[in-house]
Amino acid sequence: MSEADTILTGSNIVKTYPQKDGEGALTVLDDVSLSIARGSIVSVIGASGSGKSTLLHVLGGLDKPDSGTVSWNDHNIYTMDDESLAEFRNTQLGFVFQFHHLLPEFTAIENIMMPALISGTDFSKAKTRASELMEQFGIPARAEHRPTQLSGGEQQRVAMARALMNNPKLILADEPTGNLDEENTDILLDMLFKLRELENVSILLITHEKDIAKRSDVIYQLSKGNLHPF
Ligand SMILES: Nc1ncnc2c1ncn2[C@@H]1O[C@H](COP(=O)(O)OP(=O)(O)OP(=O)(O)O)[C@@H](O)[C@H]1O
Repeated sequence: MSEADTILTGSNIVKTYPQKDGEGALTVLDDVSLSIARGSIVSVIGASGSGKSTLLHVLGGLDKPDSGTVSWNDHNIYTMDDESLAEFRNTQLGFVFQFHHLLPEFTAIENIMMPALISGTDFSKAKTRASELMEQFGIPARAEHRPTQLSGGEQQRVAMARALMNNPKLILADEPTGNLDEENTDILLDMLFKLRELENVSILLITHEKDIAKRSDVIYQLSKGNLHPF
């Protein structure tokens, strides 16, 4: 794969955590390398505790690796200062987690608009984009509801719309349906997988369910600190 076809590359990533009992460090990622092709949907599967979330955090600029690099368009993101890295995450990436992390004191549409307002987008422009996303996700009637007034499925759709607010190039989704029933899981996954066409994004999906991963272009398995094609 040439650099031009690659949106994000993790190379030789090592990540350890100190252990409480002082018995040395726990090596969670042990020389992991992974490239995400532009426009592709990549899944990472693995058992609980295998390091999937850790990998997503490292690739998404949320947690610096002990060694190795994460390159975005050929630029190591961890050479940026904290402010530039935060701006990079807010404008180029969209995160969806298992729990929605919506702000309870704001309405659904305000939550969706938040990333745009943080990056200085004009209010009315942000509102128009947020309304379009709510339409796209089938929840236009929920705009003025607060998160507690929404169902679990609706909350995740709002979280997904928020992730798309700034037209990110890459969505990083960590067990986005882990907290949903079967019906809402299907609805959310259908929406997620359609985003490649609708929003022109690449997707990195973390899941422990092989059936979900099978819908992606490439599947990797994380096991004992190593990543292998599945
Ligand atoms: N901040 C931390 N400090 C110490 N250990 C951590 C920390 N974060 C994660 N770990 C440990 O690292 C390992 C990998 O955790 P991680 O959450 O990445 O796994 P996972 O594959 O996403 O698990 P799950 O599927 O259960 O969410 C686990 O053993 C976990 O206890």
